[in-house]
Formats: sequence, C-alpha cells, structure tokens
Amino acid sequence: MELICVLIMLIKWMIRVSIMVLFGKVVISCWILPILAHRKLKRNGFEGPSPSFPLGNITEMKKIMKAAAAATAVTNGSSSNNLSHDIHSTIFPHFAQWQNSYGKKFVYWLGTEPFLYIADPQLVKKISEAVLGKSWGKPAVFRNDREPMFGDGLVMTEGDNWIRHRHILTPAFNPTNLKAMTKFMVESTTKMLEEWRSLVKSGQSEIEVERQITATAGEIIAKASFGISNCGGGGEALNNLRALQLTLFKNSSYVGVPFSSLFLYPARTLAAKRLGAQIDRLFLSIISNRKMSGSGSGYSDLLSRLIGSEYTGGEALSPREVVDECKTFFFGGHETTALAISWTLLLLATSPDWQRILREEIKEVVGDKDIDFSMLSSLKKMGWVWNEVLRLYPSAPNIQRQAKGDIDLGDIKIPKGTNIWIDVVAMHHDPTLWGDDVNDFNPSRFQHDTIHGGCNHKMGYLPFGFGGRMCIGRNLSSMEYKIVLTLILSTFSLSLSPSYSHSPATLLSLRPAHGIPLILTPLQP
Ligand code: HEM
Repeated sequence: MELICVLIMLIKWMIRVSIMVLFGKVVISCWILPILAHRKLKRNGFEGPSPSFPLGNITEMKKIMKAAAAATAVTNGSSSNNLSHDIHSTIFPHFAQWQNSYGKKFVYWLGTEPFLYIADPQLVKKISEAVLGKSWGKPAVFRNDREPMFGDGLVMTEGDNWIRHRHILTPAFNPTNLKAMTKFMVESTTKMLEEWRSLVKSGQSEIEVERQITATAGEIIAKASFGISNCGGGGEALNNLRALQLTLFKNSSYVGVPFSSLFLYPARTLAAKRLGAQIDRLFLSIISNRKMSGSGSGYSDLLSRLIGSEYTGGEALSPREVVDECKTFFFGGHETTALAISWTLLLLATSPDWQRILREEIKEVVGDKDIDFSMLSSLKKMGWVWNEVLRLYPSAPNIQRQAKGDIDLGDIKIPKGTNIWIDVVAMHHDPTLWGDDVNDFNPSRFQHDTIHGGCNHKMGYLPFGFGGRMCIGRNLSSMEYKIVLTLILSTFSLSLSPSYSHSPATLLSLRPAHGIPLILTPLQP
C-alpha cells in the first residue's frame, strides 16, 4: 500500500516537473530569446518600431493597414482610366510609414519573430555575397505555416537537401522539356478563348479575366507537372489544391505569434492539414500507378521525369519528396504566371498604343502560322512588356530568407535566426533607382537594358529573386506568358470595364482584390 502511495507521489512529482520544464522552455523560446535577439539587433544599429509581447508589431500593422484601406476606398471611386501604379503605400502601408521613420532597413516583429526589413539594393547585394545559397534558410514560421502547401519542396527546403533537390529538378526545365509543354499551353488557352468567344457572342462582352486566366494556368501547370486536367478526377484534385491555398491564407495574419495556429485559428489549421493529406494521398497514388506502368508508359510530364531521376551527388527523390515537388510546382508556378498575364491585360487595356505594337510584332513573328516554341525568342517587345509588368506589379512582392548562423557583413552583423524580408515592390517603385518616371508603364525602358531596365543598381530589379535560389521556373513562365498573350491579342481587342476598381493587394502574391473586368471585342467577327 505504502509502495503504491510512493509511486503515485513520484508520478505526480514527475508531472509537475515536466509541466515546469515545458513552461520554462516556452518562456525561454517565446520571451527571453526574442528579447536577447532584439538587444543584439539594436546593438548592431537596427532601429525599428517597438514590439510588444506576444504580438510584436502586428497590432500596429493592422491599424495602419485599416486606415490605408479606408483611404483607398475613398479614392477608388475616381476614374479607373487614370490608374496610379504608385502602389507601395497601398499594399504595404506599414512598411511605407516605417520607412519614413527608420529608412530602407529596419527591424520589425511578427509575434516573437524578428524580421530585418530591406528595401536597399546595396544591402541585398551584400547579403547575397556574404554566404552561399545553401547557408540561407527560409523563415521557420512560414515553413511551418505553409507545410501543407509546399512540404519540403524546393521553395522551402534548406541546406544540403536544397542542393540535392535543385540539382535533380533543374534538368526538368531545360529547353527540350519546356518545348514539350507548348502543346498544353496552346490547348488550354484555346479552350479558354473559345469560352470567351461564345460569351461575347451571346452578348456578354465584359469578362473578369483574372479568375479565368488563373484557372487556365492551373490547368496548364497541372498537365505539365503531373498529367492531370480539369476532366474526371483531375477536376477534383485541382479544386482541392485551390481550396487548400484559400484556407491557408484566410487567417494568416497572426503568423509568428506563439501557438497561434493552435489557439487562434484551430479550425483553419485542421482544415489545411486535412486538405493537405487528401492531396498527398492523390499524388502518392498517381506516383505508384506511374511506377507500375513502367518507363514505357508514354508520359512526358515533370512527374515522370522526377520519378526516373538519378542523382550522382546523393539519393534520388523519395515518393514523399516527389509529392512535395508536385505541390510546389502547382502553388509556386500557376498563380504567379497567371497574375503576370492578368496585370498585363489590364495595362494593355489602358494602353492602346502598346496593344497595337504587340499585335504588329505578333503579325511579323507568327503571321498566319500556329505559334510554336521556336518563335518565342523573336517576340522581343513582348519581352519588354513582361519585364515592365513584373516591375510595376511583381507577382512575388517580397523575398524571404532566414540566417542559419551569425552572419558578418563587416559593418553589420546579422544574428542567427533573424528573418529577412526584402521588399521587392518598394525597390521596383523607388525613384532614386529608376528616375522620375518610376510609376509610368514604359516597356521601352527595357529596350536597351533588357535585364535591369535602366535601374541604377543591379539588385534593384528582382522579380525572380536572386542568387542560387533564383526562381527555377522563370523560363517556363516567360514561355507560357508569350503563348497565352499571343493567342489572346490575336483574338480580342481589350479595353477597361467601367466596373474595374484598382485595388492591388497581397495574399502571398500581388493580386487585384476585385479581379480585372475587361471589355473584349473580337478582332474578326
Ligand atoms: C511570373 C512568374 C513567377 C514569378 C514572378 C516567380 C517568382 C519567384 C521568386 C521571387 C522566387 C524566390 C527566389 C528567391 O528566394 O530568391 C521563386 C522561387 C521559386 N519558383 Fe518561381 N516565380 C514564377 C514562376 C514559377 C514557375 C512557373 C515555377 C514552376 C513551375 C516556379 C517555381 C519556383 C520554385 C520551385 C522556386 C524555389 C527555388 C529555390 O528556392 O531554389 N516559379 N519564384
């Protein structure tokens, strides 16, 4: 009896000690370590708005964003034919305000996570030269939050694993493989245009293009990556992928606050996990079917290349890793491209001159033939428009890194664990880098300097990131852009609908909050 009492006391004591140890760990990681990091960053000369525990600067950010949204709602009533491309203070009003107080580099806090904000290309150059691509990680808070979307795919993976993934994936984007994707692009765009044509014929000339282009780009990437289309089971898979993305970004404003996914939005966390698991099961079954049908199955998509890939520097990708890469291509690849096309249609709708210039170029390069891969490099002016649209409206409005160790930049020291947030929109709209016409739509700025568009710092234009981690899909994307745009411009003339409201906003990507309604007029009756 006495022994049982002693045992019960011992168990109770152990439970108490465990709770105290857990509590201690939470206090250290959520409170003490952030305070020490804050002091270290201050000692290194980084100023910034004062954080409070446990939200950091989130409350202030929300307040500034709310005030900016109210101000924008008032000005949006004005004529939509005179769009302002000066968008930085609309989409990142908190950064614009803090820049006024602290300059182009400062520290702010998402919950208990410090972020070094950078809108200074010289500092971006320094950090990209300081350590190799593999020594930078991605912020752990975002990796955890977006785990159901990207898993350990290329966008999020780090260190030697990132090198292995990058080596295995790079050949999948070589010109021969890209050329093989042309047919999916032409096929899906032609289908979309047929639907637009019949809508216009039935009397509906106004079409919200952004949603439709995103769906078409989703179909293209799904066919090119893992051979599924909107038909049959493929439609359900695409719906699940889109639902997962919406679920994850509905409530992401408390990322960085300790235990927020558990206590602030548990339903969203569970829904995302459930959808993520459903999608994983679907991809695993596609992979095992492919393996069973063997190499002679005739598939030429990205998935079949990854399944058969060999890597001399280490292990090939496991089925789990292949699943994560399929999701990464879908999420990283379709919306970014669709947004570049959609913003282009908006800008062309407000610029009849550039519509005419591009149609003339298409006539010269493509003529009456069907568009093919070999013609794309001759669409030079379309290339300038692509660059200019990605400058004014970069689909990826920021780039993130995390210091995996203390980083010494000479005059500046970045402590281990510091997250880095590079504000691409700020740099693309900075008159000190681009001149007084920074907010004008002027594709000709890329005529003589096709890479930097005349920007006076080579790290001032970063639509696809920088260094070893630069976007792996940029050539695929530019190819899709040219094919889709050529087919649209050869079919319709575009003008802006009076119902368009100019409201660029960020939901991971830079998107039009109320879509892009355009008036489409067929070029041939
Ligand atoms: C207009 C279209 C696109 C834009 C603006 C864009 C932008 C970006 C940016 C800014 C990065 C981060 C680079 C960095 O951290 O330095 C990135 C990385 C990446 N992108 Fe894209 N992207 C586009 C299209 C695509 C496509 C079509 C795919 C694939 C099908 C893709 C797949 C990826 C992947 C896998 C990474 C991670 C690369 C790495 O960390 O090694 N992207 N992209």
